[in-house]
Amino acid sequence: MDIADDADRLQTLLYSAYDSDTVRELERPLLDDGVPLMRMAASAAAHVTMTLLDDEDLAVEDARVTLLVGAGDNGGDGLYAGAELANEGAHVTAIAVGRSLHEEAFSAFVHAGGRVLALDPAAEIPGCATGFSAGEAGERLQAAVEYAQGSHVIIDAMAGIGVSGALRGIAGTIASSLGFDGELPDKPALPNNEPSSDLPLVVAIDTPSGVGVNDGSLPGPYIPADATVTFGAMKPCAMVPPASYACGRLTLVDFGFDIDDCVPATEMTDGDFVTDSIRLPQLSDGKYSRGVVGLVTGSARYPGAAVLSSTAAARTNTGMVRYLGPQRTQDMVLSSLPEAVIGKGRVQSWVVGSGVPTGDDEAADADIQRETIAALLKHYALPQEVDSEDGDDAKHANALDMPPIVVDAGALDLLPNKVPAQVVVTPHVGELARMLTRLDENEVGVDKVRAQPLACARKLHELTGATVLLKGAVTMVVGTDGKSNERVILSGRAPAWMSTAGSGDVLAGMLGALLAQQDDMLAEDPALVPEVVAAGAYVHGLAGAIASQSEQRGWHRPQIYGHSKKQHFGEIGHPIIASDIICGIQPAFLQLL
Ligand SMILES: NC(=O)C1=CN([C@@H]2O[C@H](COP(=O)(O)OP(=O)(O)OC[C@H]3O[C@@H](n4cnc5c(N)ncnc54)[C@H](O)[C@@H]3O)[C@@H](O)[C@H]2O)[C@@H](O)CC1
Ligand SMILES: Nc1ncnc2c1ncn2[C@@H]1O[C@H](COP(=O)(O)OP(=O)(O)O)[C@@H](O)[C@H]1O
Repeated sequence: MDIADDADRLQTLLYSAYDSDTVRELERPLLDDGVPLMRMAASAAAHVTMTLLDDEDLAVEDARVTLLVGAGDNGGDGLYAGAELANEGAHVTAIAVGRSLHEEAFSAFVHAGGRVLALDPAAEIPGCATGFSAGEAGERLQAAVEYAQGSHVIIDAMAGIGVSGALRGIAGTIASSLGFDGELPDKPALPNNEPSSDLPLVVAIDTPSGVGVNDGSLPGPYIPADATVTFGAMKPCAMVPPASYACGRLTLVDFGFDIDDCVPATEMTDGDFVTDSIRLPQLSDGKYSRGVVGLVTGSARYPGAAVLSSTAAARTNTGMVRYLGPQRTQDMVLSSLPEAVIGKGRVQSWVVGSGVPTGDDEAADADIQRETIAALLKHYALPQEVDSEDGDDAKHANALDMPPIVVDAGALDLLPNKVPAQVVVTPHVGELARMLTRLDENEVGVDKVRAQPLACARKLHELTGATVLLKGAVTMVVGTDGKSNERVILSGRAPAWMSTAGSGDVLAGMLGALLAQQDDMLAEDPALVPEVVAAGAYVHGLAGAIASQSEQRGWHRPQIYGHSKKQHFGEIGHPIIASDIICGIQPAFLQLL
């Protein structure tokens, strides 16, 4: 297909991920037509490896390459890639972690001069010793790990989309010896996903072996990659943390999949997507039609959040901000934002809870903000047993007619059990763990949410019906597509400098503003809520990137193999405070519009 005619499809491929079943369906017609996908995949992987070697000033003829190879097609890709590297003069040794190897790829590899070491005594691999003792098996495993550690490059082709659960057996032991077991490496967030200069460099074939391909989890042992070469389309693990952090730089090999009728499992926001959520002012506009945001934020205990959330809302393209709170926070809001209007009135969206004590806080009992929020949230409660499509029930209809509301921080424990989709909850991992524990009646720890953030965000959406925005370096939004299906949209624009006190208060205000300016559109189609909310996370991230002058971000789009220019090394930037993010909002709009 011609790239110029194919630009939209490529753009979709760069920002969408498809689950493994969908990828298998997409590759089927091509395989039936005899397209040599495995050879194409392997050739790209070999080329990416050579580019990495070149970046390290290592001649391919001097390179020691360890291939970790499984028995499936992922191993086949690895062996063909190893054969290409061996043909270029590299010293390539394949460590077979399974009992067999992809037959044709194995013979191509051996033909090119590659060597094979089998680790499983029960392996049946032509020319390889088998039936060795348990003691020798242990020695071979130890030797394989040492050999891999001493190589220049490890190509990880143990398992790709065919993995089931955590890596077990020899593959699991190799991965935990060379990599990590379920937890993330502790390393600084650098711009542009620069590969570490530590050797060996790791190139993952299709996916790092052992990551949760469809949910981005880290169920057990895996080896973090410096580069992942992925085939046909991205799988969710290339986008969804924590697995996405284990992929390093992504290269996508375009096989020409026909994705027209395919629903992505996850989508990533980009600047173009975001502009659809920004309402441009119209000639006929007045302040009310541009959107009024009502905020019940800040408290006697945490007054600063009132200023941050209301100022951020006011700066995010809205007509007016109304603020409700105790005298002290009112005074503070007015002195920073004289444009704010104090007291009740009509609003097109609400923002509640930022800087308000939680129920566990000793300041909670007497807190007037909690009382106001609790009374407001009662209007959003749906009857528990009624299907949310049923419009007959008066309470149900009333809840559906309420304006969109952002429920943050101290208001999260006041959320009714069942709410409509225009209720947007914005927990961080700790808050999500507490919400799930309360609603699911099972203890859910923060570690579980860290290991399986998407699954946990999905669970909260499923339990409550709310649109869930889970904050982090990659912010995840789980909502509805309006046809009773789930929609997952991610934003990976934020630099890690944004993990600073008050940054979430700024986000809550910005979300309220974007929801208020789109209230007509959202009333017609509540399925747009996740889009607007993900756009809010993106603008927040972009504002922080501008404020910190940082090119670091939570996610980098892949390079399309054969089409992309070499990436440049960006700036790490500098620390910021939450108020700086607010200063970045105007330049962010300038950049987007
Ligand atoms: N998507 C595409 O368009 C293409 C896919 N191809 C490759 O084919 C791969 C899929 O191949 P397969 O379906 O053969 O599957 P894989 O090769 O990804 O995985 C199966 C292998 O992993 C082992 N395994 C599975 N779960 C395990 C666990 N928990 N612990 C230890 N070992 C485990 C199995 O024993 C088997 O050896 C893709 O990832 C990709 O690399 C390419 O050949 C070309 C085209
Ligand atoms: N490592 C990170 N990289 C980028 N952004 C981050 C990171 N950690 C947190 N953030 C962002 O910073 C904000 C923090 O919000 P929150 O935890 O509610 O802080 P606070 O309650 O102090 O306002 C969120 O928008 C989150 O997405």
